[in-house]
Amino acid sequence: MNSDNVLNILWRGVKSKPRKSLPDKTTQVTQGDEVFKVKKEESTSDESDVEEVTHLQSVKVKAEANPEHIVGLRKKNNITVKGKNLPPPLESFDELASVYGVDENIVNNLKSAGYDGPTPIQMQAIPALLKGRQVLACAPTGSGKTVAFLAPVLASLGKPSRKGFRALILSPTRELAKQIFRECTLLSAGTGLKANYITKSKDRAKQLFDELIYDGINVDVIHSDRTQHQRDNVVRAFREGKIWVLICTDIMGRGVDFVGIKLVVNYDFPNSAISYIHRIGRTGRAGMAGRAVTYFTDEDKPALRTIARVMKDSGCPVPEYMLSLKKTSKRDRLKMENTVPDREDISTGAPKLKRFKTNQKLKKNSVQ
Ligand SMILES: Nc1ncnc2c1ncn2[C@@H]1O[C@H](COP(=O)(O)OP(=O)(O)OP(=O)(O)O)[C@@H](O)[C@H]1O
Repeated sequence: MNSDNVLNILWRGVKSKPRKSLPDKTTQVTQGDEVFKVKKEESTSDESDVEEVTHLQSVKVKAEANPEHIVGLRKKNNITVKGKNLPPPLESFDELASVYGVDENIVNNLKSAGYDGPTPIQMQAIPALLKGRQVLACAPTGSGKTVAFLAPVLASLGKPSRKGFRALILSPTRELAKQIFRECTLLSAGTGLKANYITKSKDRAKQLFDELIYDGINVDVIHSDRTQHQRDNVVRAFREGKIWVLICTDIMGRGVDFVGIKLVVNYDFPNSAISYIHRIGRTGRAGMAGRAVTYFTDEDKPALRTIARVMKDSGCPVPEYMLSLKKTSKRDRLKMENTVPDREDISTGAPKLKRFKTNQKLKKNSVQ
């Protein structure tokens, strides 16, 4: 079933007023690499759908919110906001219940997931969403954006109901959808993971897998040619530490949360700064340390300057020559983002091992 079909089914029977354009009265807050846009509250009829969702609107707003304290709080947590009458940042998950009337169960679940307090994106996005505001938010990878939207969604759903679809979360891959579902049912952290190799295409992922498995490395791969069942098994084995090295493509890796990844290897050079940020964001999650290694060839030079700039801005030492490389035109950049460079196959000429033989070999290795 394609996405149009899914959306048609989900929208069946749903009345919606057409918007003439996307929210035009957004306010924007930027801080470092964070952007936070919140739609201004309006009383136009277009906003009636927003009002329906906000059964929490009547709850008391955080008492005596001292403006200086709020400004200081945002500054300390690197939160930048734009918009009028924004609720103050959440200082603890307890405030969800005491200030916003959120079900205590949700608060307890957050705590039992090991979350001591809200991350900066959660501090500001959660109260804004609970107040029924439309939010466009941006925060670094691994900073807890999933909880930032899930907690308000769960809170606004209140009690279970058989009234069909009441919330819709779109995700680019099944892996990410499952992860969001897992977080929905309170996820537990993964352990003992080593490395995440990212390639540009599934063919390259398969080739790299064939090479690494030949070296007896405890490795597996996810790409779109594998069945969903196989992909699920690989992800689970990686989370459980049974697989130490995971190979995936850009799209398969995006958004996937493996807490313990210490190293990301960009085996193929990312073709945009966004891709680079998403890839390296698989490590160093939830405040942990992580390293990323990026390989490049002469063919990657047009994109090198952009990535080097991102690295420099985030405080990494970068050789000067990379920053002074010729700037690529927007047209060429877009072209690069949409093409896979023709590279030599990844091969040392090793004979290909069949998967079942490989597994036997690994079993044997682990017994010894
Ligand atoms: N308040 C919190 N305290 C501690 N850990 C948290 C908190 N909220 C979320 N986490 C953990 O942080 C990790 C990253 O969260 P999440 O996957 O939501 O990040 P993200 O911002 O969506 O990342 P990406 O942009 O890469 O998809 C997860 O392991 C999650 O369980």
